[in-house]
Amino acid sequence: MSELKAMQCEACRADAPKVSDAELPGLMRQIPDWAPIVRDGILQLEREFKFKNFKLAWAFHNKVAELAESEGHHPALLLEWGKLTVTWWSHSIKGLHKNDFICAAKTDNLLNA
Ligand SMILES: C[C@H](O)[C@H](O)[C@H]1CNC2=NC(N)=NC(=O)C2=N1
Repeated sequence: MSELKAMQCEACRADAPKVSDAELPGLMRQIPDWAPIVRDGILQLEREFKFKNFKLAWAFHNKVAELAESEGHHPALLLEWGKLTVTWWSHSIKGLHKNDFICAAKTDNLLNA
């Protein structure tokens, strides 16, 4: 499988396929710092990023927001002092699509940008 971070999100329609139980472990191995969580009955990917202060967390928040706009896929972002919590899922299918794994991998990559 090609690297998630090198892939591009595709338009995610209501009839797009959710990631299957069989695909999940292989995809999770590529984003080991992310946790699969269930919130409001919806499977999501979540990671907390820690920073030394608010301004650094805020700057990373803005980078993730730029990524979201360029991919046309949007996360929940919780900005706090020294911390940004990023949560990816696909609203249209109320679950996880390949797009969410691509965006999680690209979010990780922003740390080195
Ligand atoms: C029309 C537009 O492409 C859609 O509403 C996109 C926008 N961003 C999105 N982001 C996420 N996370 N899930 C979606 O289903 C979604 N849909």
